[in-house]
Amino acid sequence: MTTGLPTQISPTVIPGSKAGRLIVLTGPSGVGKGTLMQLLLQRHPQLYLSISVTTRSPRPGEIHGKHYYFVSREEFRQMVDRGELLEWAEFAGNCYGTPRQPVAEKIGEGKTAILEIELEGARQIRASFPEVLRIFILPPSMEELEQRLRSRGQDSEEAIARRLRRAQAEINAAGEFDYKVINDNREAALQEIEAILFSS
Ligand SMILES: Nc1nc2c(ncn2[C@@H]2O[C@H](COP(=O)(O)OP(=O)(O)O)[C@@H](O)[C@H]2O)c(=O)[nH]1
Ligand SMILES: Nc1ncnc2c1ncn2[C@@H]1O[C@H](COP(=O)(O)OP(=O)(O)O)[C@@H](O)[C@H]1O
Repeated sequence: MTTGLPTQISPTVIPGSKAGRLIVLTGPSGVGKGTLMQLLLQRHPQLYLSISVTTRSPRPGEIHGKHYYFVSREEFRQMVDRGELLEWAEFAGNCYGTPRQPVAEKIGEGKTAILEIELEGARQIRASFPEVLRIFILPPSMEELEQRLRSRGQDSEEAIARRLRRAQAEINAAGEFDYKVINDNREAALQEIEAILFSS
């Protein structure tokens, strides 16, 4: 597993107490991260959810520039080489990375920026930005996780298998995070996330 070189968020971007907050949300594929983030942003449009760059192909309904920036491996490599990514990692055969500039701008404006990223990226962010608040989303069970991945109906059997193989390692790392939220009931999980964001 190759991972990106962590790059500092420019210190000029985070001026003292006016700075915004950086939140990382991690959890195994299929646990419900995207679902919960969509609901959270509907309720709290002032939050900024980072749009990642990926070499993965778009799923049906996914829009370039909205869900992801879909790029070739060569374009992705060039972004890494130019230091344009705050973090990046390979996951299930594709590359994923966080564009640094938009996050730096939002935090510089005093806003809360949320990165929905996998475990290796979360570790890189923690190394370069110790103030980050990190939330891990857990499934009620591995059986439920597999059920959700299958019911989503957007991944090949091979992709599902790769994601499930990685899921246990990610779940084993949940203790590294500041908060753990079990996504059993969507509304309950959302209220836990809201409590973490708005009362911590
Ligand atoms: N490190 C890193 N991981 C990302 C980024 N964007 C998405 N991911 C993670 O990559 C994994 C795969 O994402 P995706 O292909 O959308 O599949 P899904 O999680 O099954 O919906 C998930 O764990 C995402 O959280 C990113 O910019 N950086
Ligand atoms: N609390 C929940 N209970 C049952 N199904 C859920 C729940 N949260 C999400 N799902 C479903 O699980 C599937 C995976 O959710 P998704 O948000 O795509 O996960 P992730 O972004 O973590 O990969 C989707 O079909 C979604 O509707």
